[in-house]
Amino acid sequence: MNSVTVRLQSTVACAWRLQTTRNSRRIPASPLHCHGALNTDLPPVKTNARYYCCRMEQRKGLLFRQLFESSSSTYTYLLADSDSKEAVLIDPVLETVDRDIKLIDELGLSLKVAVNTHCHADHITGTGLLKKRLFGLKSAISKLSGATADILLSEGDSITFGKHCLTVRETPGHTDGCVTLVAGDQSMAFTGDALLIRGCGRTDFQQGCSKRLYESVHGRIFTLPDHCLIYPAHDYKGQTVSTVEEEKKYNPRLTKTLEEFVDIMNNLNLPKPKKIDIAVPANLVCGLHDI
Ligand SMILES: N[C@@H](CCC(=O)N[C@@H](CSS)C(=O)NCC(=O)O)C(=O)O
Repeated sequence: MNSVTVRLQSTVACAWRLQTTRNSRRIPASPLHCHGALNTDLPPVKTNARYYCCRMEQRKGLLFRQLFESSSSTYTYLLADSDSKEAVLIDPVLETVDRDIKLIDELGLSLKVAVNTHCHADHITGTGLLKKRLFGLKSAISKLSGATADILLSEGDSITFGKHCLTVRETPGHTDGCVTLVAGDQSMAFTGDALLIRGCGRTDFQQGCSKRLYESVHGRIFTLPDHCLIYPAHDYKGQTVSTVEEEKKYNPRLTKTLEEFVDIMNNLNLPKPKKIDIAVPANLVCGLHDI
């Protein structure tokens, strides 16, 4: 099969993927592009449509920053389209709002959406304060979280920024409203507290359920491509990123059977997060409670 044939097949595959997402909600209204046009400057593509889209996306420019808040060991992720400058911030933390706004300003970005992967129990989200300081910013969280926000997300929704997008996969178990945000080309997944690197979110408070968490991770995250990068909401050991393949092989909890997993989760005996009693009520109202 020659390279032109492969490229045409890839383009058809991209067009098909666009059709399948046509009926799902896209937020905001800007169109989701899958870079269907052929670019004859590219070297021959030897892989499938998904790799083709990924390569095109990288070349078209996705700005990406992993940011850390040390008191809660939380990762905040900034993603932006380098051409349009539209940006999305995932899991901002109250304590690091100044840092995040400075970076957004320095990079000349326009922050469209601040999205929380769930109603966090260990820190107060920065979303509410960011909304007060950045005109036009919209907050987003899962509808199933029970929290208030401008955008209530459901399975299959897409958050678009320029030509890029994040698609919502509901991954309950740590809480009812946990979602994983998957990049349009499935090269990256922001798993919140559902899947941590060599770990997972605890299931002993809020609406925690270890069986649901196991099913979410196996059914909605481990079904992503092996090369998909895993970016969690926390890490307590200095790790920054993993892949689906690595977690399927080496995650000490999720490589076990469901029964073994439930037993592990029932015996974690972790102390309660120190801020849980202020963080949960605050995060149910976008972090604006009492500030
Ligand atoms: N010590 C921290 C809380 C640590 C903690 O419980 N982390 C959660 C995610 S934040 S609710 C978790 O699920 N951990 C899983 C694990 O195996 O560690 C604090 O006091 O805030």
